Amino acid sequence: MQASLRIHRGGLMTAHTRAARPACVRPYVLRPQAAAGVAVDVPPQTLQYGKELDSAKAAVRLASKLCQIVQRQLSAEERADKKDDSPVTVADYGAQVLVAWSLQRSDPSCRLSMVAEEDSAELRRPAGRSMLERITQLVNSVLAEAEPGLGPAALTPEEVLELIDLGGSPGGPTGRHWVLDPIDGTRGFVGMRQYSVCLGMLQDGEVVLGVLGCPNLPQGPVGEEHGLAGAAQAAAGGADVGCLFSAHRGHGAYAAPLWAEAGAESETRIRVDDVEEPAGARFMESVESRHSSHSTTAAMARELGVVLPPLRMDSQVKYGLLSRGCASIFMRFPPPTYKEKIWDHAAGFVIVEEAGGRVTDAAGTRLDFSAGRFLKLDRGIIAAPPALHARLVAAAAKVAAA
Ligand SMILES: Nc1ncnc2c1ncn2[C@@H]1O[C@H](COP(=O)(O)O)[C@@H](O)[C@H]1OP(=O)(O)O
Ligand SMILES: [Mg+2]
Ligand SMILES: [Mg+2]
Ligand SMILES: [Mg+2]
Repeated sequence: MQASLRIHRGGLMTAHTRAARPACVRPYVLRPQAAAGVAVDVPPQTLQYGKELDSAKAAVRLASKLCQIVQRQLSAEERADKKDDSPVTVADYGAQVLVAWSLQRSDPSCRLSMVAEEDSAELRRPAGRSMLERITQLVNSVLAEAEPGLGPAALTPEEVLELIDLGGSPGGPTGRHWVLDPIDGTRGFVGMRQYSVCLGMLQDGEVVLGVLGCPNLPQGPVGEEHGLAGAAQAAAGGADVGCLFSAHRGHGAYAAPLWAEAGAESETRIRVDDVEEPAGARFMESVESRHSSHSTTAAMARELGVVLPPLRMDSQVKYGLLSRGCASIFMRFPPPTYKEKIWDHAAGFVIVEEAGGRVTDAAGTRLDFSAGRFLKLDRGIIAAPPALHARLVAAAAKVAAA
């Protein structure tokens, strides 16, 4: 226990005195190891950010475990409403703590720069004390299971607060910044539907790594029932539920079982379904119409000639499904006053691009993650394989002009 605390504190203290992080130039070899009888489609290759990718996957797996435990025992007092009326649960905070802890431990010599959704303000108030204690207990129980050497009380409540606040980086166009949404789709999480743990890495303004942990997502075909009753389907689905999507810029996108032992997972290379004809395309959108206008996407579908009904899913699982060809289009049209955050798209963006798709705003401009914590967007987001994407951007212009 003490050793882990010293590493953590040492890492934080050293970091305050260090200048910009040196670029990582260590070559690293990805070693896919097939589970018995499972073919893998990943050639050994040298990855510039291979060590960081492994750390990101381990962090997302750890956080996903905490989320799964909490969703199974979710109760009303473990949920608070934020000023923007979106919910936050002990799992949002706990997942942010575990990702920060895990990434910081994998590189204790530099202070982590992380752009993450949650901050500790509510938990530092007297009214937040019991929630803080519950988060600390949860985080420690997941750590004790994953790392028995740490003992039962690896982190104190004060350390939990410090780890949450590592997520307060402004991001920006230079250097390295991790980008985290500890639970994307908290409404889906609370509603026992889909959600995802989303971690990206920005290097000099470009998203170079992305990992999505999707605890309730089946590894096989996905239908509407998985969007609306994801947790129940997951509980019934056993070992075939739980997906980990990942991508390294320039090296493709991959899917793996989420709950595989580290080093034993079988990764499969994934590609978008490059359908060109709208009649064969299925589009995805939010379950929540207050997050994305269902009437705008319906108008887009009519304009383009999409005939299949939408597949409604919470969170960035939609980017994962697009990347593995389960649907061909993802559209998101939030209310005009809503400002999109980089953590809601960074991981999914690089995974879709590496799977051969395009992710832009409604005017066709590629998303830019270099401008701080927010994205500047024209109307909304359109993600699809290239041919269909071009037609969608044209349709968006017509719908806007109508
Ligand atoms: N009022 C809102 N309008 C649009 N998006 C919102 C709003 N409130 C929260 N969100 C965010 O929308 C995303 C979920 O979209 P979807 O409906 O497709 O799952 C999440 O990032 C969610 O944040 P959070 O990360 O807190 O869940
Ligand atoms: Mg939120
Ligand atoms: Mg989110
Ligand atoms: Mg969130």
